[in-house]
Amino acid sequence: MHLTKEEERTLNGEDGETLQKAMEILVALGDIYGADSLIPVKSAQIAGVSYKTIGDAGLEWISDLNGKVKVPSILNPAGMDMQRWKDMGIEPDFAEKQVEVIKAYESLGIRSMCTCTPYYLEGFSATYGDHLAWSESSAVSYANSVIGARTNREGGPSALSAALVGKTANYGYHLDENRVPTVSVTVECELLGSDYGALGYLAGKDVGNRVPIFYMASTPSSDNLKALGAAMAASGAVALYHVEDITPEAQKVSFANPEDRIVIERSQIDEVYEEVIGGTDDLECDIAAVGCPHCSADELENIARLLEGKGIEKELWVCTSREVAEKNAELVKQIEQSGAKVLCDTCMVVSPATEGHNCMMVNSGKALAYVPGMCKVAAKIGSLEECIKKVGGDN
Ligand SMILES: C[C@@](O)(CCOP(=O)(O)O)CC(=O)O
Ligand code: SF4
Repeated sequence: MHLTKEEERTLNGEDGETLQKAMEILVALGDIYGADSLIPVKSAQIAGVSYKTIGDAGLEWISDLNGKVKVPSILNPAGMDMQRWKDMGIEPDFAEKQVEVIKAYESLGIRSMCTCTPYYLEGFSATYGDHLAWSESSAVSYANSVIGARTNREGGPSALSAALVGKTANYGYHLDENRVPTVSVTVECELLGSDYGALGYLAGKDVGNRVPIFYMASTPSSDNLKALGAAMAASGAVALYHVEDITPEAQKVSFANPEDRIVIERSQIDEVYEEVIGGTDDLECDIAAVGCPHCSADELENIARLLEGKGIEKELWVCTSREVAEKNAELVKQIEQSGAKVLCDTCMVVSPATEGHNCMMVNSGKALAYVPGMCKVAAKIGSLEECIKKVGGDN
């Protein structure tokens, strides 16, 4: 890979040990994947924040770094709401470690907002063609597919390295040739709300790590696309997809119809709603959680409308970013009047607080795929209305 004189200097350690380590990671990735050079990135989103997922080894690695990031950088969800962790039943020992993790990232100049939907936040908006170094898989999918920006599915360390250097290696989804669809997915039935997550859960398994182009009868909203992409990145490894006539790249570039074809029928989507993943069919859901990926303002509005005049008897979590919650304080208040909890900085998957429940109802195909393995709680997908009903909100 070609490096400029300045980059060589960093690699030789002349800008300090942290930047040298970061450059080594970027160069190693570039060499493995055949990158020609490093390219500047507009922003970085760094996974590996929840103390539940990174543990002491991760905390130690971050704490050993010195220096400041060169581009706007933001964090993935942590293991708890940084303000309301006691309400979540988080142990003080865990909270202490989680605070240490956030402080270590902050000292590198990273904004301590913890979210998988950075694209809703001021200073993190991305536009068509921007090069980014994002790591949370649903954020990567949204950036590439819904926005038409360009990012690989970075790991925590490589996103952090890109943030410190301000650049990433030019390979993978940064290049036109890797953005061409290689498999088509035809969905002729009408889809609504959580159907997009269920579809993504199914399609991801077949698509694997290819780039699909969808031919759909329905017209998805950006929230529907967020759910579809998140689920495909979880049940498969899809980092970029197109939807004919809908997503920006499919509108600008005339892609040929790929030879490999998948057709998904309504009956297959219906079957996803029947399954209890990681448990037996008779398990009763004792918690419902929505906001995977983190809720948009529109989603909060919809939830508030559905909860109006209702009382939640079991647990209902609504996960979002702190900035979106603060900007929509009235909606948050309305949602919480029902007994539901609006939790920021965290989610049902990366927080230890959901462990111990029997079964979680979710409206997300991604949460359906991850909750059983990462929380040891069975999961079932339902519409938003069903999630609310399941926890007593039908009174
Ligand atoms: C499951 C996921 O959304 C959250 C866990 O991420 P982290 O490594 O704890 O930041 C990660 C991902 O899908 O990229
Ligand atoms: S809410 Fe979902 S998409 Fe966001 S970090 Fe948690 S698991 Fe990932």
